[in-house]
Amino acid sequence: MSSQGTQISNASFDIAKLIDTIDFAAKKHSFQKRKDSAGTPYINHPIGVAKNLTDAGVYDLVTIQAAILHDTVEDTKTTFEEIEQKFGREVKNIVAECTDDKSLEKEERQRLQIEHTPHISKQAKEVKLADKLYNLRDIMKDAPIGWSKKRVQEYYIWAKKVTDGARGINQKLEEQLDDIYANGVFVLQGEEYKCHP
Ligand SMILES: Nc1nc2c(ncn2[C@@H]2O[C@H](COP(=O)(O)OP(=O)(O)O)[C@@H](OP(=O)(O)OP(=O)(O)O)[C@H]2O)c(=O)[nH]1
Ligand SMILES: [Mn+2]
Repeated sequence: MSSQGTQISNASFDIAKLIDTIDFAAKKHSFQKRKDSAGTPYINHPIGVAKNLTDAGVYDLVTIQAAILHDTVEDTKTTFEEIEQKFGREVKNIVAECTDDKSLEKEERQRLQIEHTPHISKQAKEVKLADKLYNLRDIMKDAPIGWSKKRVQEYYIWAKKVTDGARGINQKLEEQLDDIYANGVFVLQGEEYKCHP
């Protein structure tokens, strides 16, 4: 086969893997919706997290696959074994680094994210930054139903503590997050508030 043929074949293989990953996540999240008033399909979130990464220059396939799968174990019946068997150990490890233990109390889960993030892999840090970026923007567009001003602002304060532990690996993601922490606003019942008081 010509060298061009080999390149096309490698690219085709990567595209097939990517589509397989999106298909898997879409099926796993198919009964879930986001917490916004529009009832957005949940899969919009993992796809958007992956897009935050490619927009920031991250094209590593394993990282993109992990971004697409990052909430499957935490929020659906998917197991780490299933992910490892289908997508390999590298993808599974990144997903595991981004998965909260939902059997713990929320405050403990939040504390552990702050504590663990500085020690996770570079790829997991990238997914974490892209995940928080997506969620922070989502709240600015349309906060989850029932969230008060205090709850939104506490989320931003906590998110900053988590993302501060993942600095130094992707300037573009950091800049977008810092802009939100400095200037972001959200609207609640017609009133505009600063995200990060
Ligand atoms: N902003 C926003 N978030 C929504 C929405 N629908 C679902 N979520 C998910 O809810 C989580 C944030 O809500 P919380 O109340 O703080 O967390 P919890 O569901 O884990 O208890 C995020 O989980 P996560 O992605 O695992 O991230 P993390 O916040 O745990 O890091 C986010 O993806 C929505 O409409 N807007
Ligand atoms: Mn997420």
